[in-house]
Amino acid sequence: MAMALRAASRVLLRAGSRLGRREAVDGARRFANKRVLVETEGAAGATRIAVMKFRNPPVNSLSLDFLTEFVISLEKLENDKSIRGVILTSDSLKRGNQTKVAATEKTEEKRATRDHGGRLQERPGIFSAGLDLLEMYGRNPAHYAEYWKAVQELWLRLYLSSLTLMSAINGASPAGGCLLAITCDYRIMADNPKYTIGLNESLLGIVAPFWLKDNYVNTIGHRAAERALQLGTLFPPAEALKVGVVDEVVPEDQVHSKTLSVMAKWLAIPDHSRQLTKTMMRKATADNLIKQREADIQNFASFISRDSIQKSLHMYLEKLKHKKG
Ligand SMILES: CCCCC/C=C\C/C=C\C=C\CC(=O)SCCNC(=O)CCNC(=O)[C@H](O)C(C)(C)COP(=O)(O)OP(=O)(O)OC[C@H]1O[C@@H](n2cnc3c(N)ncnc32)[C@H](O)[C@@H]1OP(=O)(O)O
Repeated sequence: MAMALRAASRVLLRAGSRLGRREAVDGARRFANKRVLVETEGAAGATRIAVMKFRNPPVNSLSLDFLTEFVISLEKLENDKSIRGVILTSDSLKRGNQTKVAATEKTEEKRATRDHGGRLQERPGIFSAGLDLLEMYGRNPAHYAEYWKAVQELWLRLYLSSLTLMSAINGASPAGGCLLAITCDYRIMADNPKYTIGLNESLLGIVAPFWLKDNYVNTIGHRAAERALQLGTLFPPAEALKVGVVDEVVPEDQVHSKTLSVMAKWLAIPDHSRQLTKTMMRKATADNLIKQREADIQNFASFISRDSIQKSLHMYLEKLKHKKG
């Protein structure tokens, strides 16, 4: 009887919610959009935490679709009163048998790495490659405006989230990838010198928006941010720790377990006092964007539409396409 009930409940859960698939797996629960997988841990009725795994092949770039799904998933977690903490991480794993499809093939599907069965795969070792360059190149101003609004929305939701947010940085994390991390309350990075993190916009010939700059200043201090932003520095783990972009560096296979144990410490603090403190620390920075959101959108759309900026992006994309290794 119990088995039949369990089977029936699995069938019902798998029938899907409005937002995506929902499954029951060994006491843990999960729901998934196409590009974000959310797994919750902990018993029903008790405090639970959620792990949001990015899976937007090939490099977890923040495309418009990804941003939309991310915000929907986050909102769902914010509305679930049993969830108090969320871990952001990449679903990208080291997998064997991958073949990189020829760079001459243009569509998003073809750009991705695939396994021998032809299924799309994440490239390994990438937390997020940041904003999707293809959303900012060769499109029209209306698209740029729509895209930027979605970028702002994600940042505001994360930066002001009442949840305890932690990032388990298991791969490269340039620009918008770093944005995701620095909105969190705590960052733990894998100790792999191939992974770097930072705001490298200046290397692409673009400029980080003021609110992201403010977030960076709040994280690493004014002088360090001034230098790192101008140089577009991407810090390997040890340097990221030294400058304060991340709070801890641990062996790669311990990133998840360490993040869980730090989360447990944070969740021991009463929510109301921690949340009020967080708001006190962050509200002014967020309000600065909220009061000039529309102007910031127009600024972005006209900046990114400039011929000189489009040319810089084109050159950067070509460089990426033709890079070795
Ligand atoms: C004055 C007014 C100011 C107002 C504000 C104005 C402007 C602000 C504007 C923008 C702010 C932007 C912030 C950003 O986030 S910009 C994005 C920055 N990201 C990067 O620089 C990362 C670039 N990527 C990499 O370094 C590597 O790809 C990476 C280390 C992530 C992975 O390396 P790997 O060798 O594994 O993989 P690749 O072969 O390089 O890449 C695979 C495939 O993916 C494409 N790609 C990579 N990154 C992106 C991306 N961010 N968006 C879209 N596509 C990406 C890459 O081109 C490859 O494609 P293909 O060759 O297979 O076709």
